[in-house]
Amino acid sequence: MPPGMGGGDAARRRNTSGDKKKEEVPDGPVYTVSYHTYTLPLFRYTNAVRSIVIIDGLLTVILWLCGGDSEYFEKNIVEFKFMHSVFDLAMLAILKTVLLVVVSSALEESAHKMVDNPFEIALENQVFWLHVGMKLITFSCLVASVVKVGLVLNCLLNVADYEVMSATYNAACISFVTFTFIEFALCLWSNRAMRKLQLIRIQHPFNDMGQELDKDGRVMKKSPGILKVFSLAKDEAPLVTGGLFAMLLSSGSQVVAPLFFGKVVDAALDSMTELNRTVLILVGIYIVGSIASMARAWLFVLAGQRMVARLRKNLFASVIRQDIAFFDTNRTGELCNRLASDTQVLQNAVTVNISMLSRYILQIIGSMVFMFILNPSLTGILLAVVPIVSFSAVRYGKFVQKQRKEFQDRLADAGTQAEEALSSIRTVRMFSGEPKVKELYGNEVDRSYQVGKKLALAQGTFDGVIGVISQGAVALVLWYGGKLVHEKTLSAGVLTSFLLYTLQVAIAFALLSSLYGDFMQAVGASIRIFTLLERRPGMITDDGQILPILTGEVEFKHVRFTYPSRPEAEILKGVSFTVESGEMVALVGPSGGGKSTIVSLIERFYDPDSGIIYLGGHDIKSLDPQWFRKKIAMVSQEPTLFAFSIRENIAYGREATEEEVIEAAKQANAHDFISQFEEGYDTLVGERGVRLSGGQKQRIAIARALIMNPVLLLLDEATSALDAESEHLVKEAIDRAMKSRTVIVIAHRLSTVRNASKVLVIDKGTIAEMGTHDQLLEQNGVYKRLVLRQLTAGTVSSTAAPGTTDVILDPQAVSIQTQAVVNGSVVDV
Ligand SMILES: Nc1ncnc2c1ncn2[C@@H]1O[C@H](COP(=O)(O)OP(=O)(O)OP(=O)(O)O)[C@@H](O)[C@H]1O
Repeated sequence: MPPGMGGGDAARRRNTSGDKKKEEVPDGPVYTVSYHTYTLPLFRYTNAVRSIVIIDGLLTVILWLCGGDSEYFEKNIVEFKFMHSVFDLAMLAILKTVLLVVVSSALEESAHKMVDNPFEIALENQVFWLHVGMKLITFSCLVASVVKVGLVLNCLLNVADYEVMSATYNAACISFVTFTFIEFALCLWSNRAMRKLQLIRIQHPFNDMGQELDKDGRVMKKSPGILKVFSLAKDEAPLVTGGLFAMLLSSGSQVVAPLFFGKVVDAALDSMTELNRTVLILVGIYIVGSIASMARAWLFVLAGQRMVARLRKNLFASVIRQDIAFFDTNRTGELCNRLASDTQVLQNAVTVNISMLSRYILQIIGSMVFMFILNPSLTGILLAVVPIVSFSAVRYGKFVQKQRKEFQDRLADAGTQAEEALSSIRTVRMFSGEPKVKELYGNEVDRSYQVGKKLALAQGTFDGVIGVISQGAVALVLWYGGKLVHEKTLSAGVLTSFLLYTLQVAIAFALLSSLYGDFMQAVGASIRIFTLLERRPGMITDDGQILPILTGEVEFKHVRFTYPSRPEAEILKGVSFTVESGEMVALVGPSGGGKSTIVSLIERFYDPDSGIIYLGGHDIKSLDPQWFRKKIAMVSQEPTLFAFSIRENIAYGREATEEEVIEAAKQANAHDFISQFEEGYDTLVGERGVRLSGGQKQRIAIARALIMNPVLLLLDEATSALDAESEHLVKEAIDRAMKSRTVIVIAHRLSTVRNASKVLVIDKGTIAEMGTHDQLLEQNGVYKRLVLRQLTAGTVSSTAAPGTTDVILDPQAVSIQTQAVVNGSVVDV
């Protein structure tokens, strides 16, 4: 996991010693401990503060809610009286809870950052003000509550006609003062507590892949909890807090509305003035509720959009920094899927779903409280039904969730198939592969449809069962309530309110159960996302020396290498060679011998298993990879261009002026054809450069390499024949590019090997022969056989110098002849 990730419970940092240590496990695999991070104990100061303050907030609100009678909201809110209501304390408790939770979390995070950045003044100031903030919040709440309780006490003792508050209100006053006192005392202790906390971070070892290891060095199997998912939205805390406030208000209005609905019914039976008054209050509640709902939806959706935008950027950054070996084993389509759909699932979970969850829970609790106040016996009947609804909802929810996950997986498979077919559309078309890819994609879609069918049935059954149970509850309440109205022990208005509450609770329950599935889906998506986010590339990409000068000599010293994706086959078996500065060295050899692998190792796409590679006398592992890659350039047989303009493609490796771009294009024999395009250097080349010819693409790739002014040029000579004119222009450009720099070329042409200072024959992962073209011909070995095979294959280059025969050294040619012609003379094989 990268430093600083995880926050809160996982304030982490890399072990500054940075040492790699092999841990031997007697009966299991050996893992390399790459770095350590820290986590915090569960029982700690900040968690204590958070728990106490949440209990305090909940208790005050519950005591306030329990103290009302049927005139509850009118007396408490509409006609609020300081000495007779604790509505103010309840609101203060909510505000205090939110503030202290946010401030204490921020304090803990900043205090931990201070350990890693001990000299950062801004951080120190931030921590100071957060300490002050905690003390100020609790102190002002303490003052406010003591004043209130003091005044109430004074009334109780000295005012004769003071109407005593209900017992629960008194309890709310006492509990609020006591808790606030404890919280204030705790906050006074915050400085010492933070210092202690900084010392007791627990060390955890991690391996190269970002997996946590246990004390025996084994990978610990962990799935991210829902809390870790929410930690993704940490930066959106202000927006989410605002949204939660708006949600409290909108849920509150939804909870009290049915009460006034009932009152309207009763008022209609009473008098017109009463009816007008009650309807007005109801309209007021609806207006406040609607505005709050609007704010809630806006804030939550905004927070979600912000989070997902950041998450996508972080995830892409994490994927793009992985080593090339990672891309050998992970399919592009799958990675794109993570970026697009998994992040979307998480966006909903941490914002919209959490808003819905808290809304429904509040709605259920609030409605239940009001129902209890309205009629305890009717509520009792409903409470008996609730466990049945919850049980069935959870059971069915799990089943539906399983089906949904399988459906998502099948859909992702289909997406991968489509992506692969579309990205290789030319190959598909060339081999008339349309029916084949259609069938493959169709099969995947069919598989997802089969799961989709089951999902539809499961979802339908789920909705039906929940519907039957909740509507059954409504019918039961209607029957029993009707009986009470008939017996004149209940008013029609109260029954109306009660029925509306029952419906509200039933609907909230049904929707709540569907949320369970969404959260489980989010946990699944988050496992995949966190694995990617926390995956540390084997190669550290922002580490290493940057030197004032780097020369182009290359040395391989006993290099052995195996591709991580094919651990059973060693590809390079102890390769050693040197290339002097300014030399042109040709790599030749049979197909699969390891030529491209050598080039990939120089580019540091992979690190050797053993041995050292030097560039300019420095181990390339000691150089900053970003910097050193700018010092070398590669022109491959089939260069990939980006779907940008020609100018942007040429200047891809570095910022360049218009003149530099044109100069590079001229050097690469590309300026003339570019100028002939209507839009010149602004011409868009299409996906992977499809709008250009092979020769044009190669020349732009050469210009792209030249603009970097590399000390080392790596070339993979084209084997495919271009037309004569184009090939001549490419060859001329390459020859110019080779001048005055070190060049390593995977050679396919006789003319190239003839001009090379040294030819390395790579066969089966070793250097079979080494020397100049003439020396190697005399050796009568692999090289000579290779050359002669080629001559008989008869691929004669159109760019051969007059009087000579240039050939393409195709290592795949199979016919072996005993005699062949080299420059007009017959040579024995
Ligand atoms: N990314 C990879 N993952 C696993 N194995 C690989 C990978 N790339 C190449 N190989 C294997 O490594 C061996 C050497 O391949 P390499 O491409 O270096 O040969 P080459 O000499 O350049 O061949 P050619 O002349 O055909 O390009 C081959 O057996 C090949 O299958």
